[in-house]
Amino acid sequence: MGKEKVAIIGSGNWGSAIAKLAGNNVKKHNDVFDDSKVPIWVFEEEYEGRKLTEIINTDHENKKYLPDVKLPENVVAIPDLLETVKDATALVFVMPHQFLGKCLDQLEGKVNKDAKAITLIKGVGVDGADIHVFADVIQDRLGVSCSALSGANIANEVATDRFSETTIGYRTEEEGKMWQKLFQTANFKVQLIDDVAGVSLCGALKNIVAVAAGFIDGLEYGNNSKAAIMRIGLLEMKHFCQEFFKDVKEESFLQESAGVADVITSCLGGRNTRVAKAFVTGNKSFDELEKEMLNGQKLQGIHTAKDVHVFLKARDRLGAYPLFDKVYHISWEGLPVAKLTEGL
Ligand SMILES: NC(=O)c1ccc[n+]([C@@H]2O[C@H](COP(=O)([O-])OP(=O)(O)OC[C@H]3O[C@@H](n4cnc5c(N)ncnc54)[C@H](O)[C@@H]3O)[C@@H](O)[C@H]2O)c1
Ligand SMILES: O=P(O)(O)OC[C@H](O)CO
Repeated sequence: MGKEKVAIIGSGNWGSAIAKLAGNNVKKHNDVFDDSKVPIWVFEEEYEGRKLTEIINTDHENKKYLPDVKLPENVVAIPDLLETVKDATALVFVMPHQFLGKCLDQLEGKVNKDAKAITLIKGVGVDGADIHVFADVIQDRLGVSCSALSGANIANEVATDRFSETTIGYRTEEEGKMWQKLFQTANFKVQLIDDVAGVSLCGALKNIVAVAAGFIDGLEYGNNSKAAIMRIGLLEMKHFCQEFFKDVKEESFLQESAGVADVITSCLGGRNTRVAKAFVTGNKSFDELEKEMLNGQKLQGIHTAKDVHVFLKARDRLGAYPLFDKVYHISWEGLPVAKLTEGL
């Protein structure tokens, strides 16, 4: 069997951080991976008067989305999606979930049939009473086996080599080990578990909890309240998974980075929490705050709250998830934020 050719699809804050790890690891494991080039798809835009692809390929830094972090020189930015995945056998999906659908429209029927994929995207696909994790969506649309990676992973901390852990929910153990080689470093520990759905759902649902934690910060309710929100949020996450995805493993919530640890890190310092706090204190819409505070990076939590609301409403189960429901109503329907804890 030939060496795996990696392609990274997405080049935001997390996409760029993961490109750094992958670019270095293909050299370290060049018995497994082709180390000559790691193509990364860049949604082309101008930044400080230059094309972002040109900046990345010349300065070896994504100055817009991950400034001050050098990328290995084998990470090559490409503006054309199909050119990025040409010949690739190991596809890494890492873009804000809002853009996955359009990307799959372009890729359908165009990727190597022997390829494997992994998604690092945090979100869920909802269509009325149907819900799907993105690993299944990618697998079904592209006809390739797709695993999922998620964990307590603030991108800037991982990119600057501060000790972190993550979880891969694998499709097959062999694939899990291959992905582990691509991402693990001395300071980025990758655990493996046979639970694609559990890992994916933890990553998606914790973003709703992180928005609630930001509301608590904005209200200045203090640490007891925030801890309570994390606890209630984790229980709603677990309850949701066990109600709608029968095979998820309890370890994914309680023992893996993807579960409890990601709830903690996101609620302490993630973008969703920071922007939700500003929503309470700043009297501005989430759209305005995203633009002002995140320099092109994208919020996921309020959109996942809406997706989950649509799904739970269609299933007539809103009452069983009061925290998720409150986050939706505060974010999208003008419910006063002080109502967050009422009835929890
Ligand atoms: N940033 C983190 O700390 C972090 C950590 C773990 C997981 N994640 C997850 O990884 C995923 C990707 O997050 P990120 O931080 O890399 O992205 P990001 O929030 O930095 O988003 C910006 C990216 O979106 C792209 N983009 C903007 N408009 C677009 C369009 N119309 N079509 C396609 N792409 C467009 C930009 O080019 C840029 O690459 C998300 O699901 C996120 O929840 C993020
Ligand atoms: O900054 P957030 O809120 O998008 O969270 C980032 C990561 O998902 C934390 O693990």
